[in-house]
Amino acid sequence: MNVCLAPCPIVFDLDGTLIDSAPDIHACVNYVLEEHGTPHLTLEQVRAFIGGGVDVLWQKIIAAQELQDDRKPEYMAAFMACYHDATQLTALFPDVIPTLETLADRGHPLGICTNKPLAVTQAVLSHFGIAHLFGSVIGGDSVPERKPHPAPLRAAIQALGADPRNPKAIYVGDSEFDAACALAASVPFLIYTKGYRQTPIEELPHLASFDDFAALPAMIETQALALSAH
Ligand SMILES: O=C(O)COP(=O)(O)O
Ligand SMILES: [Mg+2]
Repeated sequence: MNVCLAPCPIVFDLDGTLIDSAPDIHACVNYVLEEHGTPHLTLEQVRAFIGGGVDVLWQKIIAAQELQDDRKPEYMAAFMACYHDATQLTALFPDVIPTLETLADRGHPLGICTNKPLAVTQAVLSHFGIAHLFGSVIGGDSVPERKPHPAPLRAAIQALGADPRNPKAIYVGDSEFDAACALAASVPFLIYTKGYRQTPIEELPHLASFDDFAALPAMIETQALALSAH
């Protein structure tokens, strides 16, 4: 039987991994563009810009729409006024809640490491009633660095009571930012294939991939067993 011998800290990315938040981000982006008399972006365009946090999102929008770079703080402030509690169009990916509950019941400490601002992250976790499942939540403004820098992931692991330099933790994410962050932090990385990744999966460093959250607990136990054997 696949039983994890020791509790293994498991840290999750948020946008494109646990939640499909692109429709809310898209709506807030277009609200700001409309206010500034600029053409809208499609959902697909905005989805492709998610992963690096709000600052990177607006860098990409400004480049795509040929907007004035020096107005970025203004765009971002207007965006945050819409985005700070945006949950209406956001959905959990299928089977996320039972999977998180299974992992928590098995004793794995769970954390979040996202580039989404912390206040928005907390609003989303409360909205879906899953905040209590996470022992650590690191947002895009919780530490000075953002993914792909390893510092936020290390902070999330450390806040779960584990040694941040101990690779006996697992990171679960969806994007180029997550894969590079996990690699830099020397943390094994599992990638969800239905998120916002733009790069072919075989080009991203990862231990294993999954397209169904129902399959994740068994995959985690296998990886956690392998980790605890080292
Ligand atoms: O807000 C973003 O751009 C990315 O958020 P994520 O790190 O949860 O994918
Ligand atoms: Mg993501």
